[in-house]
This record gives sequence, structure tokens and C-alpha cells, in this order.
Amino acid sequence: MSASSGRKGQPNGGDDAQGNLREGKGNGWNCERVPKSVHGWLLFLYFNLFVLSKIGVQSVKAAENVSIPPNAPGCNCKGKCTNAEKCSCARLNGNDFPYVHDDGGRLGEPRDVVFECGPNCCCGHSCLNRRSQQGLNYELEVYRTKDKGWAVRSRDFIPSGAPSDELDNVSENDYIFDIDCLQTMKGLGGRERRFRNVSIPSSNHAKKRDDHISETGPEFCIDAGTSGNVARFINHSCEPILYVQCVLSSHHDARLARVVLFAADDIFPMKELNYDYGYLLDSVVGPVGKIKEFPCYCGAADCRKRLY
Ligand SMILES: C[S@@+](CC[C@H](N)C(=O)[O-])C[C@H]1O[C@@H](n2cnc3c(N)ncnc32)[C@H](O)[C@@H]1O
Repeated sequence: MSASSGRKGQPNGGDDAQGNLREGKGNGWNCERVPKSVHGWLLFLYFNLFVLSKIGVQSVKAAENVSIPPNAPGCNCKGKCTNAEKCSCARLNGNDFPYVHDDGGRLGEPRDVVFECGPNCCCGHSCLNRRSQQGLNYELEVYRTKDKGWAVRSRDFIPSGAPSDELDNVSENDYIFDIDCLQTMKGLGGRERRFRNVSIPSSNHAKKRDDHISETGPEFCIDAGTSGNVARFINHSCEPILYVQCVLSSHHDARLARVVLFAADDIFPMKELNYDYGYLLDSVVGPVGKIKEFPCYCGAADCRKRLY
């Protein structure tokens, strides 16, 4: 499955949080770092219903041959980042902040990539520019459908632009998401460019490497075959209500960006959550070189009738 951030209507996803900040005692903040942990969400199983709890910790594992990039330099904002002229993270986002204040922090518009504050930033955990690191405010449930297996819906109303989940570890092919942020940034392979143009700070060597990689296809993927969060149960739709957004926080390597799903529109309770998997038709080839086909049961008026 492709989770590209830029193919038409398509989602994408996830670097890992490599450290947490603690508020300094006394005057102001001291940017002191505390031991790392990767926060995620824990799924509780109730009979044939999974309920996403608002507590829990889940580790994100990287394959042995994948080295997690070092933490990027951070901004010097104290408390919360509010001044886009002074915040170095805002500068990376084209001199503004991607999240707007209403509804607890909404993504104003889809972008090539969102730079959030990270472990080396002096702001605290409640900074709005850490929105996708602050967890879900919505209760999601996994339920059984007639023809698509498991699916996910929200018990709560989700306003447009709210993060609904992060694509986490989905090794069956059904649960593999390509991290193709670099390809999206260049509008390659049929991916649609986003509204905001950003350029990721990188060395000459990294730039040459990225230019080569973006043309040959995604280098890394998220594999949620054996473990993952609730996002692994989100189905495809040809008319999706979620879109994929690449988010960089602890490091700035777009090849290993976090993939976060955001609401494209207001979502009413009990409506199935879905996004466009972004397969190009006839792009999936079986072991003997035969093109594979898979029927789509999304039920959208403009359904393409095939997932791939
Ligand atoms: C990431 S999983 C989604 C969760 C899955 N329904 C399950 O039960 O585990 C992707 C798989 O779900 C099924 N699926 C997702 N969207 C579908 C759709 N629109 N039509 C038919 N099957 C779909 C396909 O089997 C696909 O390979």
C-alpha cells in the first residue's frame, strides 16, 4: 500500500519522538532533556470490538539497518511558540505556523511537509506546533464490516483539520505504507503537490542522495503487519475523508517522516474513517510477474472499482 502524502486525496506519515522536554523550575524554561520514549496509543480488545484508549505507550521499532537520524536543532521559544518571525520552526514552515488555534489545534491546510517542534526546541509539550505529538482527543473504535474486514470509526465529532491518527507500524502486504514525502514534494509519480512549498534543510550530500531517491521511489515504509496502532485498520476510499500528511519533528529527514492522518472535512460520529491508499491501477505485480487486481468496496459514487 502506498501512503503517499500527495497523490490525489491521499494520505501519508511518521518519524519517532526522540526525547521529551521538561519545564524548567523557577524562571522560564531550561530546555532540559529527559530520557526518550515514543508515545503511541494502546489498543484494548473487547470481544470483537477494539476501543482506542487515550492512555498507553507503544514503541515504534526501526529495522536494524535503519539508523534514526540525529535530532534537529530546535527553536528558542519559551513556553509556546507564537511569534512566527522569531521561531526557527515557523521559518521552516514558510514563516508561519501550520496549526490554527480553533478546535484545539487544526491543520490549516495540507502541506508538503509540516515541521513541528521537536526535542531540541525550548517550547513545552503544550506548544501548538507539537499538535500531532499531543495525542488523539477522539474515541475511535474498530468494528467489523460486511466486505472490507475491520474498519475504524469515531464515536466523537472530528472537526476538519484535526489529526485523527498516526500511521504506525501496518508484514503482510495489506499493512505496508510507503513513506513517499520526497516524491510528493516533487510531484513525482502522479502525486499532487501541496499548497505550501517548503525546502528541507539538508547538506549537499543529502540533497544529491534525496534527488536520486525521489526519482527511484520511496526508500522506507511503515510495516504494521505484526504491530501497530488503530490506523492499520483504516480502509481505503476513492472519496476519502482523511488525508495523509508528512510531519517532521525530532529530525528533518523526509525519508523517515511521520505519517499523520488529518480530517479533510468535519466528520460526524460513527462515520467510517478512510483515506485514499493511492494505488495506481495495474501497479501491483504478483510473484510471477502477473498484474494483481483487488476489488474496491468503498461505495463512493465515483469509486474506481479497484483498489489496485
Ligand atoms: C490496512 S488494511 C485495512 C484493515 C482491514 N480491513 C482489516 O480487516 O485488517 C488494508 C486491507 O483492507 C481491505 N480493504 C481496505 N479498503 C478496502 C476497500 N475499499 N475495498 C475492499 N477492501 C478494502 C483490503 O483487504 C486491504 O488489503
